[in-house]
Amino acid sequence: MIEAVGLTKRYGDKTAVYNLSFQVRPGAVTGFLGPNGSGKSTTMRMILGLDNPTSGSVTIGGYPYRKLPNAPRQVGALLDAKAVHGGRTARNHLLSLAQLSGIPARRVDEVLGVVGLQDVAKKRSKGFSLGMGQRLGIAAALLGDPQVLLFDEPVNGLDPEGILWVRNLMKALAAEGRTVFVSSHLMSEMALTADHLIVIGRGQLLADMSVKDFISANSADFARVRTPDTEPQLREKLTSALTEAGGHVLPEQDGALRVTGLPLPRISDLAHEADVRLWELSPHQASLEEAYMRMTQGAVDYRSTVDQKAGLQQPLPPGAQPPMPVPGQGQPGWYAPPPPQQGGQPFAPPGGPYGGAPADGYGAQAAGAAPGTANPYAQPAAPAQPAGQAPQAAQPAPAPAPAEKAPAAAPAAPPAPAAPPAPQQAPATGAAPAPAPADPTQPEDAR
Ligand SMILES: Nc1ncnc2c1ncn2[C@@H]1O[C@H](COP(=O)(O)OP(=O)(O)OP(=O)(O)O)[C@@H](O)[C@H]1O
Repeated sequence: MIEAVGLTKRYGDKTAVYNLSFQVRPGAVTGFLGPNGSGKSTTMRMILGLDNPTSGSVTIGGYPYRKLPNAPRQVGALLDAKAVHGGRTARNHLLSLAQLSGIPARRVDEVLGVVGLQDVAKKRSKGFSLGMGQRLGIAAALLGDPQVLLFDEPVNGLDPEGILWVRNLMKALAAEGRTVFVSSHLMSEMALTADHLIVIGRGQLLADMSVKDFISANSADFARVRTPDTEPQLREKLTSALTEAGGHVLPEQDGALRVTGLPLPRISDLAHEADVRLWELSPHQASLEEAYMRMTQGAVDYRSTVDQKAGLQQPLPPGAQPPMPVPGQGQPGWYAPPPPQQGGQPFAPPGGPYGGAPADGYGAQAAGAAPGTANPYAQPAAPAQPAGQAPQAAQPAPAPAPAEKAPAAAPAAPPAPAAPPAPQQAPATGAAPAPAPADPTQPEDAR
């Protein structure tokens, strides 16, 4: 079990993690969610003894990582897939890690088979695609056959087949009774992978609950209502009637209306009373991704000036204060569910125009495992990369070994943001947010 108590990390006047307390239990996949810069990697580095907490503590099986007996056999981690000596072959990279930790060489071939890299085991990792690099990092994490595993964004750069493989791998590892702690930006992915969720925003705990509880606590019902496209005045008329009756109405991109706060029969009656014909009246539930976005929207450090989330938020009544996040419960659900974007995809998934996942063509396969070794995580072999096709863009090769095996070589942290904290509320127009007053989601000392 991993246990954090009052974990706080400050870099100068920047508070990266503030007073985090949580437990990550064995036998389950625990998703660690938060927007960019929310403190996930910092927390993982503290768990692995790569950073010292400013205050508070974190232990694995009751010990701080650095005091853990035979740590590489007990804890495996993927923090930064690029932390590989690019001049080394995949096999030699793993072999050097194995030798440092007294792990037999045959285990290297086992894990190469588990992650599906056996065919490129003798290739230098600097020619690896992002997805291949992720697989190599996962292989390194599995080397010591550890009971506790930490993965920082393990699906980064993986194609859909690779994502499915990682999902099944995490579940299989947890089913064996291991502690599996996985960070991600993607609620949708975590909903499919994790049993339990820890959500942070600006270094603070927003939620610590089972996926099931998260769904029931955060999924909001809404109705989609559509009036005849040919008569826009009916849409206006219905909007007024629904608003007067206490409903909250948001336009959807296809011309329909998203209504919250009124049951479907009432919407139907109001439309009838207003003499408005309906082409659609259907019940819906906001997706988990939407719930997560609502929970963390006040804690986003980096926001596009054309923000998809702008317009998702109801304006506060005059004089009202934005709600404080309640540790363990998340931010009160005071926002209306956001309207989906075109094509029914509320928020761009990876592989979309801004997050394309390269098809790396490397599937894990049991065939590569050493004789006599069962390979519970392997997936059927994926089609090989076409002959003659150059590997994906080479990775830079900064560090000589994965950070989890060499605490002295902590992966470089992203630079501290220069911008002021994002405001709690984005303007409905989608314009760039104006500088905000003191942010209540920030720790007192970080405002
Ligand atoms: N070494 C450091 N020096 C100064 N600031 C740091 C350092 N490491 C992290 N930070 C800052 O601490 C905050 C948390 O960063 P961290 O990398 O832990 O977030 P994250 O949730 O992992 O983000 P991402 O999802 O983008 O990787 C950020 O504002 C970051 O800029």
